[in-house]
Amino acid sequence: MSHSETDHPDTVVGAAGSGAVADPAVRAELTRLRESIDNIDAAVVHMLAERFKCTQQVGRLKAEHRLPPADPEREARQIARLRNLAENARLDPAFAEKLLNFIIAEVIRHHETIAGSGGTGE
Ligand SMILES: O=C(O)C(=O)C[C@]1(C(=O)O)C=C[C@@H](O)C=C1
Repeated sequence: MSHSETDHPDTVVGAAGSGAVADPAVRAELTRLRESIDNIDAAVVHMLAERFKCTQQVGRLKAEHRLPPADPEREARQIARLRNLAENARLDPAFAEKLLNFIIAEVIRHHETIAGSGGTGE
């Protein structure tokens, strides 16, 4: 796709639906909010990276001791806890549950890979 003048963020023409914001105060507010969103997204990435470092160690431990990759009882406790935290934080508990399940599914996939490689994770 080629870049025309109407694609430029400062362009006034065709603001609706183009992503362009004409009002400087609105643009400043949008930029301020987006900077916070970028910081939060960075924090999420760093927190997830730390979480996966922990779960990789759990995966090695489980593989070494011939434990199953998944622990549904632990997951049920985590989901109940996270739904409660979400409610208190005014976050949709169903979304919190979906997110946790998404992450755990990836962790279990990693655990299976580690177990399949002889428990070393190498
Ligand atoms: O706690 C464990 O046993 C893990 O393997 C970690 C974890 C998780 O990511 O929180 C992943 C898989 C299990 O089913 C439960 C929890």
